[in-house]
Amino acid sequence: MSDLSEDDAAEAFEAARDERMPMLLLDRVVRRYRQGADALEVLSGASMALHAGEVVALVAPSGTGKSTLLHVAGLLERPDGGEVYLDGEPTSSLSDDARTALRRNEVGFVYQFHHLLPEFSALENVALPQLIRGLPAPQARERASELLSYLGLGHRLSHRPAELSGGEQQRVAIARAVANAPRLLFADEPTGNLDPVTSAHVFNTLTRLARASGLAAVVATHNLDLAGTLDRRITLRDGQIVDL
Ligand SMILES: Nc1ncnc2c1ncn2[C@@H]1O[C@H](COP(=O)(O)OP(=O)(O)OP(=O)(O)O)[C@@H](O)[C@H]1O
Repeated sequence: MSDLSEDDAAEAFEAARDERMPMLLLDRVVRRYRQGADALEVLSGASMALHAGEVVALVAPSGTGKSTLLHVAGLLERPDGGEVYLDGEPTSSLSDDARTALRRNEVGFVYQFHHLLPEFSALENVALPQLIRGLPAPQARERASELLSYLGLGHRLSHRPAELSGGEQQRVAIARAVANAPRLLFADEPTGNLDPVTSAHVFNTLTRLARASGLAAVVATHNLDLAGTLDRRITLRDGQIVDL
């Protein structure tokens, strides 16, 4: 007879189940945009699984739906069909408020343009999402300082966005995206505005941070060399996700 009690066995079963369960699962997701009488179907049954710790490149031609996919996966947009599961839980039936709370706590976004607040310093920009979440100011500032130092910006804490280079601005935006310790990170052409050398530096910084944090990330990029450094590459073909 086993020494395992029923409770232990149930716990072990749950742990094993969680280990296999993707953090994010897209199941036959459909997304259409309506334009007058016409409907443009951008995602037509897109499916993918993303596990904790995976950093995936999304490489696809312009206009094929990369941003749309990241917005649906990141709970910014609702799909018109299919389901987005987070930790095995369906998200489509959640209220807008519940989705916003989930997104604020679990998801970080980085865009091609940094979208930093111009009147705030680098430190304040990174502290802000934590303050909004209710963290006391000294702790928020301390984490912001640690993150920025980790990203090589310890000497730029009090600079405003206009006083930073393009690569520095993007690194601040990356720090801000992970300030609340999200479990999912979506980056939409995060190096699209940068020169090749800065681009590689920012991209590598982003992936190093993602790996160190153990979060799962999808990075949309047109740069095949940079995409080649990630764990996996996916693309969009006829509205579906396929491995590259
Ligand atoms: N809000 C919208 N209303 C109508 N059509 C839209 C909307 N958003 C996107 N589209 C269309 O959906 C298609 C996919 O757009 P999306 O921005 O997802 O592509 P993308 O692959 O990210 O492109 P890029 O690489 O140029 O940024 C495009 O044809 C676009 O014109």
